[in-house]
Amino acid sequence: MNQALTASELKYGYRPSESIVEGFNLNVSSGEWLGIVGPNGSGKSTVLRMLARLVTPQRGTVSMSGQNMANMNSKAIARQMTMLTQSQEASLDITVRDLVRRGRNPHLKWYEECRGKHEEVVDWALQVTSMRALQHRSLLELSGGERQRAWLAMCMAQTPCTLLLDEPTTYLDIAHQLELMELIRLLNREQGITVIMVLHDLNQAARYCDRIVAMKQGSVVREGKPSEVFQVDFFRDVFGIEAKVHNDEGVPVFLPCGVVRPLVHEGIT
Ligand SMILES: Nc1ncnc2c1ncn2[C@@H]1O[C@H](COP(=O)(O)OP(=O)(O)OP(=O)(O)O)[C@@H](O)[C@H]1O
Repeated sequence: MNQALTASELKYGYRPSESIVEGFNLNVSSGEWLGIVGPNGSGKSTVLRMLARLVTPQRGTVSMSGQNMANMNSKAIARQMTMLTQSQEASLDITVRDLVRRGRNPHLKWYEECRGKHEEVVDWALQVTSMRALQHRSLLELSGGERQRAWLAMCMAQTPCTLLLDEPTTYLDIAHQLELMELIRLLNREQGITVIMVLHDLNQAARYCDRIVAMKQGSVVREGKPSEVFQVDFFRDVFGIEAKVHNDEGVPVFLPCGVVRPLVHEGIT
């Protein structure tokens, strides 16, 4: 299978002497759905930002379809890759359709307007995300779940090969979480979009992802199919919790039972 994205030996720190991510390697195949999991502060979002070239690795390289992203211009990257985060700009007073049109910018020349075939792509993006009925509403008039779908529609209008998502379901209720996950599954399975998603809900990760990469303190500590990764010792070693793991028709389902050692704030015991 073709490699959609390859990261080798990534390093990043926000301050000169620190290393938040160190020796990070990743290969993602075209059409794969990869989940990145790990405790708070383990570097998941930092990795995602390096994959999207929102921050530049201090060491190592990220390649997209075999091309070093450091040598690509931003528009070329945006034609192939897009990122949805947990809380997009909430105070934007524009219609859903105008937001989705922005997704066409990487495909337009500086003098071109979003018309003709570009408007057809906008229609398609609204259709596939079930946002047609809301296209003339302002973003300010949408619920959290609808707004997240509107941003996803904008991402789709970019017609990306790869979709990066950073905890996209954080502020959604359980029904809207599942709705978004099902929609992403549809885009992954039917449009062949490669999905790389950071998520905290490990049961959802187990249910939807083809492969899991688990991070701890800036490095990959486990990697494999959900059923290979989500085992009792994983929850103990990576999250410091005792858990029971059940098998639901091949999908691991975990039940947290307690912390191995109490999580205390630094200096407080
Ligand atoms: N802009 C920043 N400036 C300084 N330090 C940062 C910045 N962003 C993140 N950090 C630090 O880098 C570390 C890793 O953060 P990151 O957001 O990548 O972790 P994460 O695994 O995504 O965490 P979470 O699960 O809590 O979202 C944390 O200790 C965090 O405090």
